Amino acid sequence: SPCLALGLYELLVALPSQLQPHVSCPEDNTFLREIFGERSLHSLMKSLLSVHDTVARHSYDPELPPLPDDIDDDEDSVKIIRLVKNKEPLGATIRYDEHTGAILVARIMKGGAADRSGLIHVGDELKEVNGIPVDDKKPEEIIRILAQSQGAITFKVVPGLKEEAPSKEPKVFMKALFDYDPKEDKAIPCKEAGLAFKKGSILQIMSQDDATWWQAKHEGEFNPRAGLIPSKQFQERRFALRGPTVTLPLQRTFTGFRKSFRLSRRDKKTNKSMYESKKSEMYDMADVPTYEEVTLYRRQNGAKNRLVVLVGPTGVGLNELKKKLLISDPQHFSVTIPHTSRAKRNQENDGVEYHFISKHLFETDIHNNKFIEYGEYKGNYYGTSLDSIRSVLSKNKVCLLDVQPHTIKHLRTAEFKPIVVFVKPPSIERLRETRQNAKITSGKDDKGSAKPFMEEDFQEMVKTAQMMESQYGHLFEKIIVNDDLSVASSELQLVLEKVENEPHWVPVSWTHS
Ligand SMILES: Nc1ncnc2c1ncn2[C@@H]1O[C@H](COP(=O)(O)OP(=O)(O)OP(=O)(O)O)[C@@H](O)[C@H]1O
Repeated sequence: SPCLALGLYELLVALPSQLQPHVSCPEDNTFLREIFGERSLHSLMKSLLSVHDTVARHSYDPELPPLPDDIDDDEDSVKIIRLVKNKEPLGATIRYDEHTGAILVARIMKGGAADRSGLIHVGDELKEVNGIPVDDKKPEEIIRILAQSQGAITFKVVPGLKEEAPSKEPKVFMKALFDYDPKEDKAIPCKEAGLAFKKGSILQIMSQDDATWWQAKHEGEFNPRAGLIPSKQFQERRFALRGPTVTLPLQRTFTGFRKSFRLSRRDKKTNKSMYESKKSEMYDMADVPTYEEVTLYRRQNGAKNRLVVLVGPTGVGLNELKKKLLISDPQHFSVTIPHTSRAKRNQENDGVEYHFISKHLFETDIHNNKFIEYGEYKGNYYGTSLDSIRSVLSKNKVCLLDVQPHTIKHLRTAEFKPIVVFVKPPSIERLRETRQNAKITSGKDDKGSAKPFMEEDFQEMVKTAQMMESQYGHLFEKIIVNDDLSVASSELQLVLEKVENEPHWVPVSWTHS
């Protein structure tokens, strides 16, 4: 306390006279006298103690000047604010309001001096700066006054009506589509200010004022200070410079239709895929995975179900998982009925196993983009139409669809709002153990070609899964490892229940129709 400090000082001053003559050695006595009598020690002590007092009295806080006595009644909402400005800019912008002629605070930079003070808000009307009225000044002149001021600046403001103005700014959330570690980033101006995140993280974007470095924080995390992240444009540019990381041979391993087409995938002799997707599987460089603006979406009762898209390497067990769901609740889950141009067999019914259509009509439908996927096998077309998905959804059922991963982007529309689940194989060791009785099964159209998995099938499955994940991983909402089938199946069921009942982050474009 100040009193204590004063007391200490007095004690020090009095010390030399207190030294007792009976101190045995006279030299020591003289020495101590000199030390305590030293003027510089006194002044040092005095200033030290005065600093102590200042701190104790909190007198380093900005002090409000006394309010003028001549305030009108209608001026009682005026606020006098004193900020101490050093070299750092104030972190606020002003604008001239054309209607009222007022000078208003237009923007407060996140974490800047004005923001940290908590005293100035967007929408406040600026009346005076350092006692100079601003009503007759242009914003440029005011900025000049501010730039020239150092130390304490006094503002007279009329607080804006909407005190909560900043929170009224639309909140922007982005889903990160890549992993980011500022420590590894050579370009970031300050690594300590960076914000690390993982693919799939939801980030609240606090500022996009800078074209290169945005300010963001993790959604739902209480942390008032935003961190720097690369802006979308900057990340896209960097990604483009890095060049395509995707190797084309990978595409071959993706080919072949899944059994939703009731086709086998491999030629027994050559072990090559027998069908090539007709849609381009080229990696689309426009889809650089950076950020995607998202918003919380909760399916309303009675609204259409979201499309469930399953992807995974062939043989991983998509069919098996679909079957389990269909059996568990046939009223709730359903699958699409594919189209084919092949002739109907006796025991088949149109619209049950397939929609049977002519080759000509099939080609017309291809031309009109009616198929989300299609292919040719032994001179016949097979395909899944968009309408077959719509038909399931219109019955208020959950549509389970397995597609090749390059198809996902065509399904990501407000209409389907797909939830994309990647089914991943377990380790090779676990594949060997769990798939001992499994067969690379084939459909009715390719009679009796089921064969046990070979070591190379496992290897290819694992390799393909890795490539799918690295190329399309940013589109997967959920990854399920199909080790034990019933575990994987209940996990999938749980995910789908959550999608139906809980809010999820979806692209903003899906929510405004
Ligand atoms: N978790 C599992 N444990 C053991 N066997 C499994 C498991 N999952 C699937 N299988 C078996 O593996 C084989 C292939 O499964 P399934 O036909 O479901 O794969 P798929 O992903 O649909 O393949 P396709 O590419 O043919 O569509 C089947 O014999 C199936 O019973």
